[in-house]
Amino acid sequence: MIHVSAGILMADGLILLCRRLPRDPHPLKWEFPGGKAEAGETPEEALIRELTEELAIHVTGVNKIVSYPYQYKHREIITLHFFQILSFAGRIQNKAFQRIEWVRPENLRHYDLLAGDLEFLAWMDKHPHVLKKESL
Ligand SMILES: Nc1nc2c([nH]c(=O)n2[C@H]2C[C@H](O)[C@@H](COP(=O)(O)OP(=O)(O)OP(=O)(O)O)O2)c(=O)[nH]1
Repeated sequence: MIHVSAGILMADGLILLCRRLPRDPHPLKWEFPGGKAEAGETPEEALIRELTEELAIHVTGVNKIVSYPYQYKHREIITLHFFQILSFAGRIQNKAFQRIEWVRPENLRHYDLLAGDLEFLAWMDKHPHVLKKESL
């Protein structure tokens, strides 16, 4: 089973979105920072490693939000795990993306997000108080 962790970073009420590189799978799609867990890693450990690789920050506090399975066409089924990042050390730097952008939550739907993230947006609409707005 493939586990993928995605991190929700909020600052001043905005959420960080990241755009995949043109040469990556799902080129130029927007996503939350994160990625696949390696063998022996928990989803939380994978999240911490990926955010160091992608954004040069060291995550020190997370809150698990929701997990669900998703399957891209002709690909193995994955389990997506969404976490809110509550605290981190360092300054966010783009190490892995075409670009990154801080987005108002109500505008997330206007970005060309990975298909696997659309259920998360729907879930957040139904659970509007789950994200801690001024956590960072
Ligand atoms: N990082 C991230 N991945 C997501 C999100 N939503 C979503 O469906 N995914 C999927 C896309 C990919 O299938 C997988 C993340 O894989 P990855 O970024 O570690 O690796 P990749 O697809 O670039 O490379 P590969 O190993 O498939 O060749 O999870 C998201 O919000 N963030």
